[in-house]
Amino acid sequence: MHIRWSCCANFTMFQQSFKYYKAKCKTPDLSNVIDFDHYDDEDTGQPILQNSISFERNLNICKKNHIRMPAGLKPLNVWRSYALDNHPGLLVIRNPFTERGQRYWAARCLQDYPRGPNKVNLNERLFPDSARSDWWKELHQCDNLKEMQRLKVAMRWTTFGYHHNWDTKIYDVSMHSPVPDDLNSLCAFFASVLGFNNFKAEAGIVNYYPIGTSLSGHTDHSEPNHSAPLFSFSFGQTAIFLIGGKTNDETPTALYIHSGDVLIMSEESRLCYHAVPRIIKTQSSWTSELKIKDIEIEELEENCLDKALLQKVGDWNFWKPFSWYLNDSRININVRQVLKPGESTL
Ligand SMILES: O=C(O)CCC(=O)C(=O)O
Ligand SMILES: [Fe+2]
Repeated sequence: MHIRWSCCANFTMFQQSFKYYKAKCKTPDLSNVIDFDHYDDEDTGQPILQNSISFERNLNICKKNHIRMPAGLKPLNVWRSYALDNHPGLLVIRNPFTERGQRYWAARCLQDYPRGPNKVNLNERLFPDSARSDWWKELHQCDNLKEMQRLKVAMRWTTFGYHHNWDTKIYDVSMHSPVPDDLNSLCAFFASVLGFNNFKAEAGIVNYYPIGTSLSGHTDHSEPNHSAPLFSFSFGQTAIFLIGGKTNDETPTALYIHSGDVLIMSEESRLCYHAVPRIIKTQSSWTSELKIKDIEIEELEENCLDKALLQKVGDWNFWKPFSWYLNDSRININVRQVLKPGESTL
């Protein structure tokens, strides 16, 4: 006991939690991880207490029934959003996407976003230019299973908008590619529904997490604008997400982030420590054919979505490779505003 304690003493409270949930040798006890789904049916208007963490079901957004919904999202009156009392500004909307919507965004993250001029993490010494400029295509042209697996798990991030420089942690005006129109409009929709009226999607990171990978504790402070919220969309397998305080001395709260969940870090929580210590396989990824008449897609407000892709993701033959990827991976799209209001360049 003494030995264990003295070894932990070198780690901050945040790091201790991170190591606990990340542990590979022994599956951690997950009973303290907040699961918003436990309270699916409860709508008492009272704070909910789970493992001494209090959170509230936030009903404000459900009142705006008149808003026309973009394709791929469920109607506002069925959305459930949660706020944690001990982490002001942190909001979770529990999967507001339709299955087709989830498939659409996962497919965009796999086949389209990791292509030039967007940047990817794949190292030029380890991967050919063809993989660095179109990873998904290269992956499916691979005829060697071992090489295919190496390429699959090597993809960890792609960036667009102002590219995040992971070494200097400074955005550089010369490193910029367009933010995809569909993602821009998705963020604009969430921002307007939540009342963040002037939000601009200016930098995006898509994080790819094959099971067994993690993201260690950090704060996202590189953006000159710290007052705009950060939007985070997750698809595929479930993450344990840790949200801590402004310093890593505070013990973080652990939450499950499931496929389709939208997490918003605003106000006080915008600059708080957070991490993803573990990905847990919780779902077999949507193996069916999606039955929706073409006409229904025509009728939906598209909000810059690629209509052909929205259509195709319902087709099993097209969707199969994406399902194969998501079967043991999670994808997270992380979108920030970089510039302060009124500024037009860095
Ligand atoms: O994967 C996540 O949920 C978080 C990603 C993140 O924190 C980041 O990209 O800065
Ligand atoms: Fe982050």
